[in-house]
Amino acid sequence: MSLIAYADRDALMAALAARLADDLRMAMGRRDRVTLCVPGGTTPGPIFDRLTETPLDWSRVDVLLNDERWVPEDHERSNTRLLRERLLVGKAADAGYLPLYAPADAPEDALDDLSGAIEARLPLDVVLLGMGADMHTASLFPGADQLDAALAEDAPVLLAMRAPGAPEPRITLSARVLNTAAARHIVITGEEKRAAYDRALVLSPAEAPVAAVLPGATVHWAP
Ligand SMILES: O=C1O[C@H](COP(=O)(O)O)[C@@H](O)[C@H](O)[C@H]1O
Repeated sequence: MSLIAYADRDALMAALAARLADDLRMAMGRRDRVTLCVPGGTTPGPIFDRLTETPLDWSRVDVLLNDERWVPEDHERSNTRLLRERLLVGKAADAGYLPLYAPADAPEDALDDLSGAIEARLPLDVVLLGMGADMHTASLFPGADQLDAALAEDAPVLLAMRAPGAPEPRITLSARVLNTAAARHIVITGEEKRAAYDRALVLSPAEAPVAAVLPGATVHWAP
């Protein structure tokens, strides 16, 4: 993996949005329809804002999340809500969307239905991931109940996940599926996450789940 350190967050967000757009254009040279798999949480909003202003044949792009919190789509913690408000608008309004949420009581109730549409689109083309200061990425949390299964070489496409650090049940793509993309990027900001990333470099994926997606990925960091 390689790490690009930017002078500030603005520079990171602008450069990474441009890089993702380039990766999507490259992928469109190989396939008719391409996928862009993105994180939720607090970090990627400014990247999404820039992508929505980027000229691209968005009608050939299908967007999906790395993971989702099992809350209704209008909930303030919904990653789907973030996508609908910040990415699937503007020039990107023509993009398709592959859901990671359905209105069911628990993620287990919807796993099969949601997995089918994603399985049909593998390998993924462009993946952007975030990372928490606890070294989780997507919803692959240290100590999570299904972490071993999500890190396995033969992991399913999607898993339900519950973790001590996560206030609600989650659904997440497995590391195997996240790693199918030819273009993979990880965005991290701040000194606390930079220290966590440095720790993850010498830990196993079971201890630091982000380590499972580092090989072959480009890490983009700004203070
Ligand atoms: O819960 C989540 O956390 C990570 C990191 O989020 P951030 O707020 O620290 O940027 C995010 O990548 C993931 O998609 C999200 O569900």
